[in-house]
Amino acid sequence: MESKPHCLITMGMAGSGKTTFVRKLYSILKVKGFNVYTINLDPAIRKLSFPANLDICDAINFKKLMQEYSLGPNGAIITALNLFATKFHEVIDLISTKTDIHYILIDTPGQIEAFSWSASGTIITDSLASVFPTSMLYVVDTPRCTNPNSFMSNMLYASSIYYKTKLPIMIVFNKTDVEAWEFAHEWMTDFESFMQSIDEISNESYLASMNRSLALVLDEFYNELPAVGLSSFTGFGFDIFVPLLETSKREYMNSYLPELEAKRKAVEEKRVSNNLARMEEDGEDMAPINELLDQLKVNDKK
Ligand SMILES: Nc1nc2c(ncn2[C@@H]2O[C@H](COP(=O)(O)OP(=O)(O)OP(=O)(O)O)[C@@H](O)[C@H]2O)c(=O)[nH]1
Repeated sequence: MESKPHCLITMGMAGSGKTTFVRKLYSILKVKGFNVYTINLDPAIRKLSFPANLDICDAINFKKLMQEYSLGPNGAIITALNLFATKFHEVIDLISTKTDIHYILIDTPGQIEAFSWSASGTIITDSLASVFPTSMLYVVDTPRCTNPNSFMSNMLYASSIYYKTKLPIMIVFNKTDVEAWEFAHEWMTDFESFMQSIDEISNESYLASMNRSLALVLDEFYNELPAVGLSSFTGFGFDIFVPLLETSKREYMNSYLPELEAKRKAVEEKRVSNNLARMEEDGEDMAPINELLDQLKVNDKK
């Protein structure tokens, strides 16, 4: 697993800069001599700004899908992802045949919930994470995040993606050429500072009070998530971000993979014991099978 390509799934709110970030990361990794495989999973993208090895738009005609099935844009994105997910095992097989890839970069739709909370998003993410070391990259529009309400919405999304997928996640504060990201890091790690900022903008509103409560509950979920500030325009911060990918891959190897293997083993054991129970019920002679199982156990110990 360690030698397999590191899969990076980019997510984030609409307009946070996911596609621009993928393009920049792609070119930086290429300059560093890595082989990168890129996948676009946004069926509604008008013009792809990075070279995609695999593009959902090649498989599904988004406009035709909307017209033929009278779907709105969000419905069509979900339907396109559902259709693509049914064939995703072929994508995995295809990438698995390539032995010289270091990174798989994936761009997802702007409508974040279309991927993060849909069955197809879960199927695609789980399929990738069961074969390749996989990390989530949550891209944040830093200038928009100066508002504590937007900041909290992003933390809510990032934490829920982290706890839903259980995959390592990194928060990428993008567009730092417009707004420095240190305030956001301080809010993430210093609860009091965030509370003070809410008080400064609005003390009374219902939203402010909801965000205070959310911070109280969520603070311990997001304060330790790794975060980095960068600009997908200028390339600032990528020198810090790229080495952190190794840490993220190690987290996958040390925490996600053992859990995945334990789950696989439990499923396998359950299947074997169900099959044995069925054979016993059918009155089959179990002696040769038990003998074979004992032999396998002896070989296992060797
Ligand atoms: N100043 C600045 N603008 C950026 C940066 N990254 C992206 N943008 C701009 O932000 C806007 C949105 O960028 P996209 O890359 O299309 O964002 P996205 O998240 O992929 O968008 P959707 O997929 O439509 O949600 C564009 O106008 C970009 O030029 C950055 O680092 N700095």
